[in-house]
Amino acid sequence: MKNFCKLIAFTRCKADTEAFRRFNQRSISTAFTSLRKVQLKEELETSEMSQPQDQPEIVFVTGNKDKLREVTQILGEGFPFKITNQDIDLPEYQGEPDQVSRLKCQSAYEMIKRPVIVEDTCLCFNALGGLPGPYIKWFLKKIGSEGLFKMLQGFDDHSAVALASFAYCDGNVDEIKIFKGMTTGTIVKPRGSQGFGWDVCFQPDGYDKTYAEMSSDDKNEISHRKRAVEAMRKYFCDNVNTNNVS
Ligand SMILES: O=c1nc[nH]c2c1ncn2[C@H]1C[C@H](O)[C@@H](COP(=O)(O)OP(=O)(O)OP(=O)(O)O)O1
Ligand SMILES: [Mg+2]
Repeated sequence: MKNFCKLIAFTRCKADTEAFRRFNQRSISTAFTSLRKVQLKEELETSEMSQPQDQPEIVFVTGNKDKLREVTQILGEGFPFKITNQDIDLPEYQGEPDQVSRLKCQSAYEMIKRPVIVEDTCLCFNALGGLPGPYIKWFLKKIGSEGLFKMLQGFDDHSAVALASFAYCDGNVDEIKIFKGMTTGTIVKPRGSQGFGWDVCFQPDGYDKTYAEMSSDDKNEISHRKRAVEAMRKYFCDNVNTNNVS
């Protein structure tokens, strides 16, 4: 049986080689074009996050693949809209978390002109009156998770709040809806290898593991993002007539 399979594979390979030899330059380029079309179709299908096709669509605008992965995992099947993704690096605004999410959503809507959601994540240190908060991205980029831990060494209070704020715009930029989720915790010396961003130095209250020492399922059970997504799910399930969107 094994030899028979080998023979079939060899014959197919040989046949392919013969067929390939017969290609002239034009057939090769046609073959590449078809291949690219198939690839583009596959990319589109993956970006549609394999949800049913007949649902109205909301575009999640984020340039962060890890956020997208977590939101997809948390949403699972029970959401009345098809969520697609546009990978756009939106401006990083200044201000209070709600204001930052609102501005980000407005700018996403202006680019896409279709119903959109965005999410902004803050990591707020209580000893620093809530900073870095929405500026955590730059702190992380410049000093890393070890630096975040060291920043609090001069303080007794190492407590922090992880905050996710989703903002949804259905077309009316004066009526952007915000959905928030928070998880309280402590900033610790980096530990763990799962997750992303500052997961290594955030240990949620009631756990002896950092986010980065948890499986993604465990993080998704208790995370700031999970709580915000659940608030958003509740709003869409309770209030929105799916015929009005898209
Ligand atoms: O669950 C998380 N666990 C650890 N780190 C996290 C998490 N969620 C966001 N992060 C990081 C990514 C970025 O360094 C900063 C938030 O900045 P933020 O502007 O919201 O995200 P981003 O610019 O990466 O993506 P986006 O295109 O959606 O704005 O915290
Ligand atoms: Mg950002």
